[in-house]
Amino acid sequence: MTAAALGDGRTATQDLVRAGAASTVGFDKVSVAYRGAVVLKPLTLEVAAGEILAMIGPSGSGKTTALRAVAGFVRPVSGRIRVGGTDVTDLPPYERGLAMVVQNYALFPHMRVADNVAFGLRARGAARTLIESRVDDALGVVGMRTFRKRYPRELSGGQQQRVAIARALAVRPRVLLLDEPLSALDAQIRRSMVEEIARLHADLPDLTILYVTHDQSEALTLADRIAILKDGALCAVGRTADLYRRPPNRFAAEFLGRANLLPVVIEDDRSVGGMVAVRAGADRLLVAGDGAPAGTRRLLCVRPQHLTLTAELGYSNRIGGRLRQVHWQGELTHLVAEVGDSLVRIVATRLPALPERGGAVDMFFAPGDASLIPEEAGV
Ligand SMILES: Nc1ncnc2c1ncn2[C@@H]1O[C@H](COP(=O)(O)OP(=O)(O)OP(=O)(O)O)[C@@H](O)[C@H]1O
Repeated sequence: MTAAALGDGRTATQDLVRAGAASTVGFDKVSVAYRGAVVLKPLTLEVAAGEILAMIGPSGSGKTTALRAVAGFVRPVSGRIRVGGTDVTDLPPYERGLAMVVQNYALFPHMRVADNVAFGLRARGAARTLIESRVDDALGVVGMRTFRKRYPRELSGGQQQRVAIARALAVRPRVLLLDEPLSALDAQIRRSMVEEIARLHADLPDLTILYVTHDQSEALTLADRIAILKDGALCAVGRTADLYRRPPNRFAAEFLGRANLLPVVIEDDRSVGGMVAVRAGADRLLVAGDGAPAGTRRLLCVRPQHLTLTAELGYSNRIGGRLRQVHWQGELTHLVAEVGDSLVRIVATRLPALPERGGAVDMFFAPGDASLIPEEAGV
């Protein structure tokens, strides 16, 4: 989808970058209610200029509502929304400098691709030559120049969604709002579109993108930062890798990837290089401390793929268990072990030999691959 990859040179892309000055988006205690029922509790969140922030969360958690509040399609009952430092709460959608792409393309079926992309510019009364060059640029960025004369029904789902993105880019938005843009596509096309959106972001580094999805792998692949919503409230926010490696609470740990959560007690809170000693049953482990004193109960969070069955260099923590399940799947082996009252999942890429079910098993992990989270459920 890059302009360069299409042999278009870099002009179209660079032009789009120049056009849209990077904009921040700020939610300042934004709350939304429908008929008196609060569906978005006061949300405070800053989206940096040029970043992709993914909003994820279960169905009904308020993701779309938050996006619609930024777009101006729903009015908050309280709080303010800023775009590029300007308070836009009282502005109509078309004056906010944003564009939105939703899951079902929403292309006009009776218009050719080029007319669909030109639509927003025509509505704004842009001059014909400007419209032509903008349409050409936007179609170039999504790799759809050669399809300009087609009708939407003559395009695949993925192509239609590229046109929808081109239409959004043609108005040179300061911020692009994407609401489940890929969820109507089948799995294979979705994967290639995720790569294309990543490339689009690399081509347009000044474009701020708010990306709503319920698909955590899309969020992990694309987002600079992730915000997790639960029951209309922000449950966690952070840089993608940090949130994955050190989820702040149980919900974040379980929603973003699979996590093993083992009850432990902090045994020695004297930190050595940021590490403290915890006890999990009979095993003593070193993990990154969270400032809690000795005697505090915590959940140890370690991802299945961070556990190995062989003591490798750096994998200095060992937990003993009993193997309950072994599922060999070619490149990966999925194993489940019983540790005290908990079940621990392991995803192994290399195994010297397939272990026997029912046997004792030692699992190893690096101290830096585990984190401590509070014991209570949810936020
Ligand atoms: N127009 C509306 N009128 C009344 N209630 C609404 C309206 N739109 C959404 N809601 C309710 O607000 C809550 C949040 O909905 P929202 O669409 O923001 O959730 P979501 O996290 O985007 O969910 P999904 O992943 O299913 O799209 C839900 O309980 C939903 O039923």
